[in-house]
Amino acid sequence: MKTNGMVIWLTGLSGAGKTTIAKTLECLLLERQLNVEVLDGDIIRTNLSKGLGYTKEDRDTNIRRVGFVANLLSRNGVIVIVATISPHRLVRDEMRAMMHNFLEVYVNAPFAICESRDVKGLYAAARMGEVKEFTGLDAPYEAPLKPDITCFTDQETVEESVAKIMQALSCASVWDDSQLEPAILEYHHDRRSLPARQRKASPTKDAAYQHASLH
Ligand SMILES: Nc1ncnc2c1ncn2[C@@H]1O[C@H](COP(=O)(O)OS(=O)(=O)O)[C@@H](OP(=O)(O)O)[C@H]1O
Ligand SMILES: Nc1ncnc2c1ncn2[C@@H]1O[C@H](COP(=O)(O)OP(=O)(O)O)[C@@H](O)[C@H]1O
Repeated sequence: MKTNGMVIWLTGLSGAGKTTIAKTLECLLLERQLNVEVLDGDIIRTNLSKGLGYTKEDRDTNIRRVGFVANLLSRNGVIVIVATISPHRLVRDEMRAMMHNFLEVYVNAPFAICESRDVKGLYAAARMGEVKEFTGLDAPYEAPLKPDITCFTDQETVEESVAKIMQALSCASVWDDSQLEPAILEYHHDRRSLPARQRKASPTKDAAYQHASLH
């Protein structure tokens, strides 16, 4: 299906849920035969950004590289899902400024929750001093001030978090909505009782849409 390209930029602490949301969202979009690519921090760092570390300078270089690729893909009609910590506000804002269609998604979970998840054992290693400059511990994370969407992953299911993003994409007409299955909007808590057409007809009532700054 032909789509308007865009960049969905997931930012948040390690373990906040970026990869989980990115992969789930990717599956939903692929099922609908949309052009989609995921640029995940862990994978990017094994090839495109191989050799970079976690100093402020290296992280910013990493993010600018990811942004460069995301921009190339999105301007050719691909829906790009970026999943990187991207801890620095100024660089995220720089990315927004250079993209045509950009949606900043704050994958928000408190540090303590991320540490308790410790998906890769990095928090424990960082506490023991084996991993240096760990985000949220001895390296900063600057939370977005006005994200387009916030996913509170300590309070929402993965499906609820992903549905917020799907709703914003739908409202932004990233695809031809006539081909969109109403069922994918059913997770959206506030408007669950409305038929899909009605939801589309009154997008300004949608919190995700109100925050969306797609242009
Ligand atoms: N010091 C330190 N701080 C944070 N994260 C670390 C660190 N060392 C390794 N890792 C692993 O690297 C992943 C983050 O890479 P990113 O490219 O997303 O980071 S950044 O945006 O450049 O800050 C991150 O992946 P996620 O846990 O998926 O976020 C970690 O697995
Ligand atoms: N709403 C949610 N969205 C995303 N992940 C969630 C959510 N609720 C719980 N989780 C869990 O949090 C963990 C997040 O890990 P991961 O996606 O690897 O984080 P990150 O990529 O940000 O490091 C997973 O175990 C996932 O199942």
